[in-house]
Amino acid sequence: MVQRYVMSIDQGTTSTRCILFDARGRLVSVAQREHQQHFPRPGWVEHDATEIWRNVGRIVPQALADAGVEPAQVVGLGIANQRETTVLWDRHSGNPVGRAIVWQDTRTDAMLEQLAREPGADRVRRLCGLPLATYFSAPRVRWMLERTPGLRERAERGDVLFGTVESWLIWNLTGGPEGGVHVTDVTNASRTMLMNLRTLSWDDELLDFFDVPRAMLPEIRPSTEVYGTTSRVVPGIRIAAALGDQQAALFGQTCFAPGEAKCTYGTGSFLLLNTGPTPVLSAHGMLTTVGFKIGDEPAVYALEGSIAVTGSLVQWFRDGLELIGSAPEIETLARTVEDNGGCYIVPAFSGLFAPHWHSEARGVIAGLTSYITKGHLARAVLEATGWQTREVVDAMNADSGLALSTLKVDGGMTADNLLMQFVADVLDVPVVRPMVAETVSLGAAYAAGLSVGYWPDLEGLRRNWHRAGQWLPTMDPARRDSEYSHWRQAVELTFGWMRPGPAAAPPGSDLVEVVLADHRRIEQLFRDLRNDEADRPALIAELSASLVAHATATERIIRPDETGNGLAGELLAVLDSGADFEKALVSLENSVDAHIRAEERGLLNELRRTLSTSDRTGLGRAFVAERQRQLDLDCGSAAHVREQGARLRLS
Ligand SMILES: Nc1ncnc2c1ncn2[C@@H]1O[C@H](COP(=O)(O)OP(=O)(O)O)[C@@H](O)[C@H]1O
Ligand SMILES: O=P(O)(O)OC[C@H](O)CO
Repeated sequence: MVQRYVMSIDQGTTSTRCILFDARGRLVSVAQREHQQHFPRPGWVEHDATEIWRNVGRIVPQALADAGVEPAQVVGLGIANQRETTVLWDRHSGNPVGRAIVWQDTRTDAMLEQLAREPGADRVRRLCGLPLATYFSAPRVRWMLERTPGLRERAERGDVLFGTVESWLIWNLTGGPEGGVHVTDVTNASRTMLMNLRTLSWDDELLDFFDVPRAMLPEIRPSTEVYGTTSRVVPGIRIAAALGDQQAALFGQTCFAPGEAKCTYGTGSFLLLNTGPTPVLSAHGMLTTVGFKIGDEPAVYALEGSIAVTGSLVQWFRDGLELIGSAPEIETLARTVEDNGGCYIVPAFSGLFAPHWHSEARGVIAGLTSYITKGHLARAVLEATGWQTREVVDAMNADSGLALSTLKVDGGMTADNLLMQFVADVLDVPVVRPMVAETVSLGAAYAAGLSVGYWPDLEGLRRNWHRAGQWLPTMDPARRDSEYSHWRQAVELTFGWMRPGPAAAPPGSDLVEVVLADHRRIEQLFRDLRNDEADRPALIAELSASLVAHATATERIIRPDETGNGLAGELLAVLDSGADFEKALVSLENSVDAHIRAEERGLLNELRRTLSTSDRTGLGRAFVAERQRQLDLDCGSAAHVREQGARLRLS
């Protein structure tokens, strides 16, 4: 009998892989090619979409030839791809418009700051599940349309097309200018900021907000479906699935049920938790995203903690600092010392992603003394990945109300035993790795195989999952806590670097002045609310957001152990605004007033006395950044206040 295989293409940030799998999910052949990373300016990261397409043209025939497999033996192709990376191309020539702008690129930072102040900004996250951040595609499309003369008109006519990389590849594989199919799958579409998470279609309000013409967008389709048949590279293969690479890894790790999670350690690292058929909005900096959608079945959603820089920090250590010759050498070098020697590296190269979402942050090496050697730096590089995972897991646990009990891992960095042990240690849970480390490719193959009936159901796929490695926590809890608190201190140093004190910090970044300005604004809001002609709902929304953002920033930046008066109950009574609204408002105002007076007499005088000017400036920036982060998270909504409950304190 003729053997049949499934093919996957994993188009990643650094390379593209084509893998053939057999019916038991075993790897039959692999072909891979790296593509060039372009860094034309600080914070800018670009790829040449034509180079990526050319690489696909080489690795697909090579994977077939290496395995001695004919195209007719391939039942289907599944594509997984780096997400959010934005390609614009001419429908008639097939040529890309400039280079693709990569997910790590921060050039849209200033534009986003501007957009955050525009009407409708507060609705974006509820519609698409994502915060306004440089990470996603829509701001990049707008950036390109604004900066290339005549491009908007061509896009409006449908002469210029937009796609993330899977769209670009599917369009090319199915004929390009000669009848190429212009589609995307729901998981990739959920990373653009243009798709409504609930309807799974392009959303007019979001298109308006980002000023992106509908004519340039691909059609949104399920993750498993035959989109078309290849007519180029190797003709005659059905393209049967597409998924963003992190969703593909979720699928490859067989996290099919709610509550199942995985973390993929590559260029960046991405923790995804399956939350089932309803989107869950995060109150702790996680993204809400589509996990997968099998044919006509309802979509399965996920919460995601995205970390921008993990493996790429190792690459920087290798290529930028030239302290090692290859990535695995980082482990050898790190083992030359006992510990980090007091040194921490926070790699905010693209700002900080989850759970912080500080686009303006930039990296730091903290705790340097003359004792530090390159061995300590190597440890700090690996530990940065561990601590960033810990921050994301803490946030995920807080969102889901459950404590993660094991972490399934995959990706290139899981080859590093020292790192995997450190991750188990700082999370205090076992870390397990499956037999097939190429989980992204496997997930894409699983989806394609399901789509064409090569595999009958999810249960069969589950049986293919076998554990190959496990790391159990051994770290002393007291050490874990003290190291974590040093890490968090180092993280705070990165905040506000590119934007010292956003506009909301008059008259400077001094912590005391920032807090006082907040108090005056809050008092003014109460006064405005007494005016009969005021726009009450808008003022209440601003008051609630200001109070919660201020209270949370106070707790996180100034007084972590504070036990003060609960704010949530009184605030909720105002937000619910029933018949007793006036009474509730007076009661809230009295409490807030008492807090303000006490704080200005006590805490603020103490801060003036005890902190140096530079400490006050540093903390002031951190306070403003944390407050902004809370505002971006829609912290004043009744749902958030209810969820925070007793944790929300005023003094
Ligand atoms: N032994 C190792 N220790 C630490 N990092 C490693 C090791 N091997 C590879 N890496 C890192 O893992 C990344 C590659 O993983 P991979 O899963 O192929 O990434 P991607 O899919 O994002 O291209 C690189 O950034 C590399 O620096
Ligand atoms: O290509 P990777 O593995 O670095 O993954 C990139 C992510 O999809 C970015 O969101």
